[in-house]
Amino acid sequence: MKQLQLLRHCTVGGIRGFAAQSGKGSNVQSLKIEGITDIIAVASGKGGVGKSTTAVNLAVSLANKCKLKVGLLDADVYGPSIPMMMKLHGKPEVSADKKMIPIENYGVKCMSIGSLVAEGDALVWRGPMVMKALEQMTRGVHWGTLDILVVDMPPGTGDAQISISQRLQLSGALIVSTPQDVALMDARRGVKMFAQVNVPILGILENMSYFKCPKCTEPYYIFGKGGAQRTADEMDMEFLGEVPLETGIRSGSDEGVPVVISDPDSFVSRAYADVAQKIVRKLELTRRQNLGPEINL
Ligand SMILES: Nc1ncnc2c1ncn2[C@@H]1O[C@H](COP(=O)(O)OP(=O)(O)OP(=O)(O)O)[C@@H](O)[C@H]1O
Repeated sequence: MKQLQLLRHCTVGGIRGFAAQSGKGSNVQSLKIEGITDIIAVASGKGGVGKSTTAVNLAVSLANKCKLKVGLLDADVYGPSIPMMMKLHGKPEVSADKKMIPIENYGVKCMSIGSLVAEGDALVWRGPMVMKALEQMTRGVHWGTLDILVVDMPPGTGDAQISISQRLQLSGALIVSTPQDVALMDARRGVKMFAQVNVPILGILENMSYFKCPKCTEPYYIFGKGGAQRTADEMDMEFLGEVPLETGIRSGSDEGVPVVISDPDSFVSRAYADVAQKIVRKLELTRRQNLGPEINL
């Protein structure tokens, strides 16, 4: 039944039953979460390129279009914005066994690392604090059974990002960039960082690729458009598509109603659904490659 649903909505086969392979051989302590098939990172080299916006719209698309069980973990220690973007109110409840219960909205179970900090307090994370918080966000949460946990990473390529990638045993990472050279340069750094910790790149998405005002017939092309496609070609990664700069995306984020919910049949919502579909397909392929050739007995 599950497979049929996936075939219908995402045109790929079932994705259950395989272990994530990244981080294999490393001696870093894993925070693998029982019951979660794949953990994927949404990352960017540069801040402000639309990483959290992508994580939200991707997670909601995976849940609603692909009919998967999806979780969203806000690990952006520098600026957790998932609670606002997903309209999550209050703190997560704590169960009798002292584990936190994710807050669910739009069919996605959400947890934000920001909920560990009192509202209004400065977000000052030092050394092992990030890892302690990550442990609470993984082992200390009743995630239940999930097909995919989408992780909104902190922007950049420092120690925190490397440790999070290793500890979570990611199945793959999606890189978000705007078309500008400065953003793409940092996106390349991101790709290299994930290669260092043996995390497969699922592809790169060009966000704010061009501008199309609601009343214009022709889009306004932003200087450098297509840069992510060229970067993908040069670095031998999949180009996942382009999402234009649209006021509906920004207002949806601010109001806590992702555009894939408020306007599910719009051009941008279809673009996010397409990315979700590509991600599911890529995870399936990665898994098959990791399994090696089939043995017929
Ligand atoms: N395609 C888009 N069209 C219009 N606005 C967008 C688009 N993508 C993102 N934005 C807006 O840009 C701002 C930054 O986006 P977002 O918070 O997702 O970036 P980010 O990369 O996660 O930032 P950081 O990690 O540095 O906090 C937000 O106000 C968001 O609504």
